[in-house]
Amino acid sequence: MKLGFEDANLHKGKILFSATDINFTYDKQPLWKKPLSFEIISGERIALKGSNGSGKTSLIKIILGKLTPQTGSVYKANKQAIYIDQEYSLLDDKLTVYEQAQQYNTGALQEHEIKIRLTWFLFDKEHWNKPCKALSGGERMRLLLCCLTISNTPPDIIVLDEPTNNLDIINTEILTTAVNQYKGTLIVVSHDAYFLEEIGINRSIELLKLS
Ligand SMILES: Nc1ncnc2c1ncn2[C@@H]1O[C@H](COP(=O)(O)OP(=O)(O)OP(=O)(O)O)[C@@H](O)[C@H]1O
Repeated sequence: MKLGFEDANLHKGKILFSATDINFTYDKQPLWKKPLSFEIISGERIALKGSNGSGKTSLIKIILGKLTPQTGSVYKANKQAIYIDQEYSLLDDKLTVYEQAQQYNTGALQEHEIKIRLTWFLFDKEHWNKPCKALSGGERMRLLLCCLTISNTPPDIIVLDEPTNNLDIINTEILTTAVNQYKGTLIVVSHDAYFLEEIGINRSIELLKLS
């Protein structure tokens, strides 16, 4: 299957994010045993690892600029990042499948070209008028990936949070193929070791909670 991420604007080797001795505090209790220091370089494929409650989601929010650590310092390049949770909640449930795809049509593709892309992601014409809220977990994943490939400005960073949790084998394979065609920076939280291997993760950031 051709999934076709545009990648013309994606650069390799630039510092997208750096953290120096950061820790995050909820209710006066720091999250991590040791302050974290790391860099994210464009083009890297990174796994965030740690037990439940070790602060993976909190660290993602720090990387996305939605939380500021109370200690240490961060640098964040002005790049577009998208966060894909396991419910694929970036989709707008009020829209139909076709309308949702059109929302990402930043390169003025014609209607038939959008429909061809939808077909690549296994949405034939019976699906085009279906509301997003009626889609299954696997269909939601496919539609969101389709939307990202329709956009002519793919994000510099994609953050995937437990992406395979609600997917069957076929949909996991489609996700794997799409992720492997994406040349930008990837940050993944997943307990699925096989998926992490298949998408070529080359580095892990391990989180160790204080208590
Ligand atoms: N808004 C909040 N207020 C207080 N404590 C919070 C808040 N958000 C998260 N926490 C706590 O901070 C810790 C880390 O939470 P976080 O969701 O970042 O971890 P996680 O590694 O993503 O967890 P999981 O693997 O279970 O999804 C947890 O103990 C959680 O209860």
